Amino acid sequence: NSTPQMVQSSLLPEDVYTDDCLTSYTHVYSPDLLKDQVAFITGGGSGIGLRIAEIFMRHGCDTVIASRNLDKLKEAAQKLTSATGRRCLPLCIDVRKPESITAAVDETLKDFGRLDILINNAAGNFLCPASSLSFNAFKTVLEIDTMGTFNTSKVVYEKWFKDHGGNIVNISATLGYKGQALQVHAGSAKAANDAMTRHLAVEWGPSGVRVNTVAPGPISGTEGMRRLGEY
Ligand SMILES: CC/C=C\C/C=C\C/C=C\C/C=C\C/C=C\C/C=C\C=C\C(=O)SCCNC(=O)CCNC(=O)[C@H](O)C(C)(C)COP(=O)(O)OP(=O)(O)OC[C@H]1O[C@@H](n2cnc3c(N)ncnc32)[C@H](O)[C@@H]1OP(=O)(O)O
Ligand SMILES: NC(=O)C1=CN([C@@H]2O[C@H](COP(=O)(O)OP(=O)(O)OC[C@H]3O[C@@H](n4cnc5c(N)ncnc54)[C@H](OP(=O)(O)O)[C@@H]3O)[C@@H](O)[C@H]2O)C=CC1
Repeated sequence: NSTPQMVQSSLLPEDVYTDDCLTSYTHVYSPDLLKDQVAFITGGGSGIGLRIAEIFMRHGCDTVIASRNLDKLKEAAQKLTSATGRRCLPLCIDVRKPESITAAVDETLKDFGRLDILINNAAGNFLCPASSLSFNAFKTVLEIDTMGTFNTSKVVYEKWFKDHGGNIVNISATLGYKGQALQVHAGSAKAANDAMTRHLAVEWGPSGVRVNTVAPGPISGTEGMRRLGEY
């Protein structure tokens, strides 16, 4: 009958369930691996995106964390900068609104003068059987996960990567590999993203753009854990 919190205190690493920065960090790669590079991380104010920002910054990278809730982003940016000594710029975007992404990428380039890495991490998800899922609910998740990934990739490519090269990493999921109950919306969206990754890698490779995908293990973020607890 352990609650997630009880499990955490006894067994799990300190970064599970919290959006606090690590109290200590052992570099696996050179601490200068990403020195003075700039990463744009959608959904970087919480969960997996925040942890990616932290690890990048611990390796010398400056970051932009971008999502809808600016207060949350500002708080996260402060924590990240005080833990790592690197710059973190919080910017408000909705990945469903290309004009908000354009404004944020313009702001990034004005502030940092370059952009090296895009992490497409923002996503929306909930557990729901297909028969109860409204048409709008399915569409909403596709719009955030799939169209949001395309929108952000396209803006960053047109504004910077086309002429300078860069790296795009799409955060996926294993949901669609075999089928998973209650997840037709997210599994479909991530499967489309996996195909998008391959198409863009072929089209943009000649411009020096690498496009890859990573699928975290199940329930590795804080919001996913909270929702699993609620279900
Ligand atoms: C969140 C984690 C979910 C699942 C993982 C947890 C447990 C899994 C357990 C078993 C599965 C086993 C393995 C899974 C393996 C891995 C998990 C894989 C992926 C995990 C992915 C994530 O964690 S993604 C990040 C999750 N975080 C968020 O979603 C934060 C952002 N979320 C949101 O903003 C909202 O939740 C949103 C996605 C709904 C978007 O919000 P908004 O644009 O404001 O949209 P709304 O207007 O509120 O809603 C739009 C329509 O959607 C309907 N809706 C909303 N919530 C639900 C719900 N809970 N159930 C059913 N339908 C819902 C809403 O009613 C609207 O439709 P209408 O027809 O009414 O208009
Ligand atoms: N947690 C897990 O177990 C797994 C997660 N993943 C993937 O990892 C990634 C991160 O998930 P996780 O850390 O758990 O989730 P979180 O809920 O912590 O992070 C999702 C982030 O996306 C942002 N976001 C949501 N909608 C939008 C939008 N329309 N525009 C811009 N930003 C948005 C949210 O910020 P805000 O509310 O401020 O907009 C939030 O910071 C996702 O791609 C998810 O699918 C994959 C497999 C397993």
